[in-house]
Amino acid sequence: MPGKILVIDDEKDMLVLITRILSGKTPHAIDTTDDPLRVPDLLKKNRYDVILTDLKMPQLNGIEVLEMVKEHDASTAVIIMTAYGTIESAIEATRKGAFDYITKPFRKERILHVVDQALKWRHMQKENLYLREQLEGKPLFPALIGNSIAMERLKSQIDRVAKTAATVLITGESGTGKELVARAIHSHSLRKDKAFIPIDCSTIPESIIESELFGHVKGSFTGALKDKKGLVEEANGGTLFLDEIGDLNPTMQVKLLRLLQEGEYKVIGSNTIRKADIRFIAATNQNLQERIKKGEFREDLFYRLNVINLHLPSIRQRPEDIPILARHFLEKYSVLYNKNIKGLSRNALEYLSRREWPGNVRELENVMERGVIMALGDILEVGDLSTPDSGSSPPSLATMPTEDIFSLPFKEAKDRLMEEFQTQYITKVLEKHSGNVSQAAKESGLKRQYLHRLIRDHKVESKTFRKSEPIE
Ligand SMILES: Nc1ncnc2c1ncn2[C@@H]1O[C@H](COP(=O)(O)OP(=O)(O)OP(=O)(O)O)[C@@H](O)[C@H]1O
Repeated sequence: MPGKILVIDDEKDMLVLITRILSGKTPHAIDTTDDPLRVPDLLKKNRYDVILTDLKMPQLNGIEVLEMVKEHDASTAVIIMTAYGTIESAIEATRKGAFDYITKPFRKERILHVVDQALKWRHMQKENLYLREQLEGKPLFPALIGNSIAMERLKSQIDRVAKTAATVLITGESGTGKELVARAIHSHSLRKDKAFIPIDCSTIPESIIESELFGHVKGSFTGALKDKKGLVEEANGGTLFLDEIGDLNPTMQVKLLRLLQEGEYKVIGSNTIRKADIRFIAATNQNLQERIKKGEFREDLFYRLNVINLHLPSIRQRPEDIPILARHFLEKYSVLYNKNIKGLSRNALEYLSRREWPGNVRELENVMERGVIMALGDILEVGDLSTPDSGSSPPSLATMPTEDIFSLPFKEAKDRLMEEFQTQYITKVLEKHSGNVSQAAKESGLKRQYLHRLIRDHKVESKTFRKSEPIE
């Protein structure tokens, strides 16, 4: 069973010897260090399955290393290496949670056996943790907020897809979380300890995208002043996320196809064929089938990318997630901006649920961020959230597309404008008077009963504008 292993010993010869023994048949990923003080940093950057540590080292002893590791991740197996003279301490270490100990000088078979056992134990720990998390209902993908049926289905798809090596095409409207999902797939895959490299094909100019992806050698074109490593090389062993894949130019489509099919590519200015071991995830908000029909996107590339398709629902398709998303962003930005905001008022929540979200979660996040910045009290109110161009109110007369209006029959155009005007007028005046119909009627010079009728006819909820108690 292959694993990620760290060997710590202040004697460099010992590190070489153990690495050689462990690099036999099983392809472990092995890190070594002769300085135990580097352990905290290494633990931050890597997830080790097994750590072999010497017991007696000048900077830090093996028991201290053990405690550090266990505090970081209790399911990492720690094996203590010790000379006969200190065997008592090694036994003590196993009481403190070490997996086992090995006495020096050791036989090759003994090391291989203990490491193998430790990896199996670690594997079981991970499986148990996974099952426990599922049983306890702990979210599998904590970064992906939403518990609507659509989101739950998506999370279960991600979970199944993550463990495979298959190429994934993520589709969905802008701001639905495509990059977030790509990251979730990577972080639940076997490549999670390797790099996740995103590249946005729509923002990188055509002239440099090849060099960005594949790199170049010095002097291969004007301006290539030194060798440049490409993102493909950086992603080797890990995941490459190709965002807005529909914008990739035809020449690059061919080169990408070769990389996908054969795992091969060439650095600009070099004739050597290089190999890459990469998991590909692509995303688009375009209809690629349409682009194929127009001859703008290669069909063979589409089929290579679309091995598994994950389609992300828009907010329209999961409005029940709006409250949980809003609360999530409220907490996030309250912490970020050092504000003590306890929750949203009922009106604010109604407002968020009522308005349209063409920019999906990204737009909701922006509105909440702005709201947190603007809020004066400890409860977020409607007034903190609405922006002049937010979709909450009907389009203003000034911004209505005139061609549309003038292409309608006169009466219909007049009715439409009248309808827009009345809804907008009522909304504004009620907003100004916090939903108090008598005061709003007085200011607008209308009879209270008439204003009531207009409110009913135009389906404006006057109570939405009332200052109310927080709901959380
Ligand atoms: N389900 C979600 N839970 C929490 N945050 C989310 C969710 N979906 C999206 N977001 C947030 O919304 C923002 C936009 O998400 P992301 O960039 O992944 O969208 P996208 O679909 O890739 O957008 P685009 O197509 O415009 O590139 C990010 O800040 C992301 O963290």
